[in-house]
Amino acid sequence: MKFQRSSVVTQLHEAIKDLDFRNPKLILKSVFQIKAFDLEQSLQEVTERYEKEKQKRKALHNSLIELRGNIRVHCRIRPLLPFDDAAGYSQDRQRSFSEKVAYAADDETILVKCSRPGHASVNKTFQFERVYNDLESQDAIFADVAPLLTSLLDGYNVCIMAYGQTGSGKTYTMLGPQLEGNLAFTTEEESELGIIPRATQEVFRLISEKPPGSYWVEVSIVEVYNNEIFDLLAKDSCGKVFGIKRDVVTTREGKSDVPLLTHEIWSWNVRHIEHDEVAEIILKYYFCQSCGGTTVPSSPHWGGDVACLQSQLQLPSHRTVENASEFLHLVNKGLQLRVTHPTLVHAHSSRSHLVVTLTITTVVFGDNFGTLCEDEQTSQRLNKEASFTFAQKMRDNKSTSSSRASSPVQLEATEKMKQVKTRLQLVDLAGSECVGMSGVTGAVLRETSFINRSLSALADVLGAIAEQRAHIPYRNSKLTHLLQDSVGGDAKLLVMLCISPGQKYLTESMQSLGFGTRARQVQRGQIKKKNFPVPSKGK
Ligand SMILES: Nc1ncnc2c1ncn2[C@@H]1O[C@H](COP(=O)(O)OP(=O)(O)OP(=O)(O)O)[C@@H](O)[C@H]1O
Repeated sequence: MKFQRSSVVTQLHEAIKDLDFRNPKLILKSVFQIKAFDLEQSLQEVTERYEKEKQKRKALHNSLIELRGNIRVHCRIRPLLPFDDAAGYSQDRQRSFSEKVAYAADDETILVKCSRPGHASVNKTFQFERVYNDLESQDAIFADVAPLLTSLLDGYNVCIMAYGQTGSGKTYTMLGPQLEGNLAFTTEEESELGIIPRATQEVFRLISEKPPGSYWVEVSIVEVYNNEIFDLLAKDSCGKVFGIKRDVVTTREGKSDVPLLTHEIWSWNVRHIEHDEVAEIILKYYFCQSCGGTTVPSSPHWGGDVACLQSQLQLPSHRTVENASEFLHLVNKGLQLRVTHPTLVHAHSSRSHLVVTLTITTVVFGDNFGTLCEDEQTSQRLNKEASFTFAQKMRDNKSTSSSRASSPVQLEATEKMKQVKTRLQLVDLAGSECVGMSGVTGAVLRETSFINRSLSALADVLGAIAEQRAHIPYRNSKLTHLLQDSVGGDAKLLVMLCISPGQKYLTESMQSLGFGTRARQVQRGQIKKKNFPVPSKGK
């Protein structure tokens, strides 16, 4: 900066030397030029300083979010589109329905021009972690989402949820543009792909960078339609997918679970265990049949079948995914079953909430069982359970002398193969809608009422968490019950707020912005990371 200042002064001296003192107009012009140059320099300096401070502030803000367990909220304003071209005016007749009223003031602020009858128009602003203007691409959106996927592989659960009024761009943001008249997504334009296919691709890429021998991914797809949960990957006896109704329950540990849900084992990257590695495991966890349970590493008593143990240690057969298209194919199959109906607002309105879940299992061969668990108590309980199960297996084995020696060795060896599961939930919520505007009747009206009720249940849950109430009403709706673990605290949660920019949707946009503002204030406590066990030497 010092250097820049001195260079300005030097230039000033040079300019003064060259001045033609007989021509006052020229002198004035030169002085102004120098002043303008000086101001430009100062502006540049201030801008650079501002950018640096902004980065620092962002980093601090992110740390604070992590510590408090805040929900991150990003807000995307979609462009005005031909179907926004509506005839009519706002109540005060100041603005045409198709006029744009929502703008990104900067990358953290959205500005909405509000007009009410009898009042002067006012500009309202809302702050979020990130605001995208209508020109920002799918790439830009995903660039800010990608760090969460790194967290996923570091041991955090993650949930990304699109919220907004019907037609505001949730499905576009989460999946990509739909083919005309067909509920399917194309990969022809990779740059147009939404968060779900990109996130999947990124997860596979991140896994491929990890040391081999450790991961596999399961996928499930469900929709919540009229407060019922449907498994969109369930297959009939001919292998054709058909939506089957499932229920959501709370497990003994207080987590939500959908029993019998279909999981596609989508890929695994587990190295086949070599013969000598199996032998090493066997030697390490050797169970001697004749003496009833002593570990004798070098004993030749073991009569089990290495190949059999090897096959037990291998994980389910895999499909390798080269790009997002295969994954989209699977999602598309499920999506064919997702319910949509045309409304006056949106020709392909989704009538259900879509939840795509990727469960990543990390397998580690290790002795350090305790480090797997999130807290000391759970660790001790699991260690106790593990030793009890092993002792029981030894007794069982002793009493059934005819059983093959491989059995307990295999089980014990498998027990030393510990798993850590992390979960990525990608949610495309159905859009809130004003019944008068969408013009729905009959069955579609019923759907709308279910959609609106489940969304207000979601808002109630967030309200209860924000107020730290003793009872959080997760079970008031299947949607909140299903998303309980993500919303309630053990996941890094990002809400992608989608906004239609037109005057026509002002009321709904303000409602969504209010939801996003409240969501940002929710503090859920520091999100826990799942620790990975220390791998055994050589594994
Ligand atoms: N950023 C964008 N750029 C271009 N087109 C967009 C964008 N966002 C949305 N659209 C288009 O706007 C229309 C409505 O978007 P979309 O289907 O994503 O809405 P939605 O919020 O999912 O609606 P619903 O809740 O009714 O299902 C679609 O035709 C979509 O392609």
